[in-house]
Amino acid sequence: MNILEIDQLSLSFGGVKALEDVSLRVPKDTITTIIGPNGAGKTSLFNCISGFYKPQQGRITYQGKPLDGLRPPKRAGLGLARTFQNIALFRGMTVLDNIKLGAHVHMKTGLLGSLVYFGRARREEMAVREEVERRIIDFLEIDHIRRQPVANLPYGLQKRVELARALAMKPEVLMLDEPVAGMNREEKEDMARFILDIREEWGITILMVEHDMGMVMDISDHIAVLNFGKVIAEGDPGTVQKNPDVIKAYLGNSDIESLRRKLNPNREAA
Ligand SMILES: Nc1ncnc2c1ncn2[C@@H]1O[C@H](COP(=O)(O)OP(=O)(O)OP(=O)(O)O)[C@@H](O)[C@H]1O
Repeated sequence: MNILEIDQLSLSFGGVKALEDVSLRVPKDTITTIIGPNGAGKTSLFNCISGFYKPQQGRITYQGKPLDGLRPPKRAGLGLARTFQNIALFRGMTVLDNIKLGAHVHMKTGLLGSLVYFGRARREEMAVREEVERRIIDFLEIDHIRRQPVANLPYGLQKRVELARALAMKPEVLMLDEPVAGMNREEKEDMARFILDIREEWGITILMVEHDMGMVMDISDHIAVLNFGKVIAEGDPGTVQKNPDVIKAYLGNSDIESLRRKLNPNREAA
């Protein structure tokens, strides 16, 4: 079953076609990754799915229902959580407070809501939230830094806090925009393990944009390749890395040997 379906999506900025007739399936319980050279349209596609960009054409269906017209917070509330290419945390706030903000998408808001929603039900909800936050903090091994301001943390830990906040949104689909960009090898390995565990232990479908081919080929079940706003290949890692169109798309900014290594991490290890 596909938890997310994108059909014939097109998005232009003036004369620039960021996405052209893009169709993509995200099967439930998979790690699906979108790859492609710089400027291929990956972030634009993410922005259309999370509702920040409005495509001129096409349809996005989530759990069998169209997302048309829904604003980003509404989509997040339905279970589409997201992290960003550049860390988007409140740097002056503590780790715990940043994580608590993630749960906010599910809070009842507004005066009327607050008036009718109090007492036992609210206390019960708070207890559930605290339990979820505790579980996330334990899982991501960030208990020791939970009272620290985010700004003081090394980059790899900040990325982990961003992941924690997205998990606090209780997502069905977790969208990760370049989760290991700028990380050292150890941080990347930790993040790859967390992503695999989120799929396995938490039953959350992962949709990821990532440039690190080693990690992409290692952990993805399904890969879609974008180039100049179009999907040029789709399939499992083995199929995609042999596809001549994919090799050609990456040739623009690589020599053939480093390209082969990029697309085939096992060969690099050998
Ligand atoms: N807000 C915007 N206004 C104008 N043009 C945009 C905007 N967002 C994206 N574009 C253009 O759309 C195209 C696709 O950009 P996008 O950022 O989606 O690519 P990408 O694959 O995510 O690239 P990268 O790997 O470098 O992050 C590019 O030509 C980009 O300049």
